Amino acid sequence: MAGSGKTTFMQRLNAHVHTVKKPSYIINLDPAVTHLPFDANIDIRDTVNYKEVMSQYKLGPNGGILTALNLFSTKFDQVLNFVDKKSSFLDYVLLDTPGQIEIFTWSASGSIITETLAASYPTVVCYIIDTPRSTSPATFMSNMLYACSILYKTKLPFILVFNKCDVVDNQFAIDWMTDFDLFQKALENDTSYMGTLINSMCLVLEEFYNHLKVVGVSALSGSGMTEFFDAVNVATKEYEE
Ligand SMILES: Nc1nc2c(ncn2[C@@H]2O[C@H](COP(=O)(O)OP(=O)(O)OP(=O)(O)O)[C@@H](O)[C@H]2O)c(=O)[nH]1
Repeated sequence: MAGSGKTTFMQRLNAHVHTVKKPSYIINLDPAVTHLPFDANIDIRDTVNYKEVMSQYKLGPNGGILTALNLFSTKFDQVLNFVDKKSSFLDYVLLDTPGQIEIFTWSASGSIITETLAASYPTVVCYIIDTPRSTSPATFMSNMLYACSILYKTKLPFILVFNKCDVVDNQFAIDWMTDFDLFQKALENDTSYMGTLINSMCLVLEEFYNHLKVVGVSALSGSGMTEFFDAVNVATKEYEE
């Protein structure tokens, strides 16, 4: 979700793969980003100017991002050609998505891009969560439902990345995901209709939790990166199977 730290996490991944000398390729899919704190090998902004798209098609910012991505996805085979040429030298291809993630996950372009990649390479979805902003059961559950919808849409191995663990540790989230009673206890103070709804939903999500890998990281301090790459290895095996 917006502000969860996707770009900072990408920056951290980039720093990590350089440190451990794992050759990687970086693709930026956010046409509206103003500052990229890492060098992208392929940048959507070199192909489409989203402000021009907005004025040409008389769109607002979200429509501009959506259309820019749609235009870019028509050329995604060329992106794949670049990746194919380098693939024997690469350990990872890292893709950063637009801040408005729903534009990516619910658009044709998002499906085209993920399916094209997943048809050729082990592809893993990392869903970045703002841990300090998910400490209330309602925001936690919104995040889980969102993640659940992306998992079932992409049907790809999935890692829940609890970011900003330098501020709040993600143990509370692991407890809530593994112990239904603990989550219910946290919900006790919420007597609104929302509380009742969330209560029934957490039972439904049990099956979803079973399909996830969960890691706690700090994109800022770099903690949790080894665990993250371990989870990527497990997810890669899952993809192959
Ligand atoms: N304390 C802390 N702050 C972080 C961490 N990761 C990111 N931030 C901060 O969170 C804010 C948002 O980070 P971004 O990387 O821009 O988030 P984003 O998800 O890419 O944002 P959008 O693309 O605008 O949705 C920035 O102020 C970051 O410095 C972290 O691990 N710890």
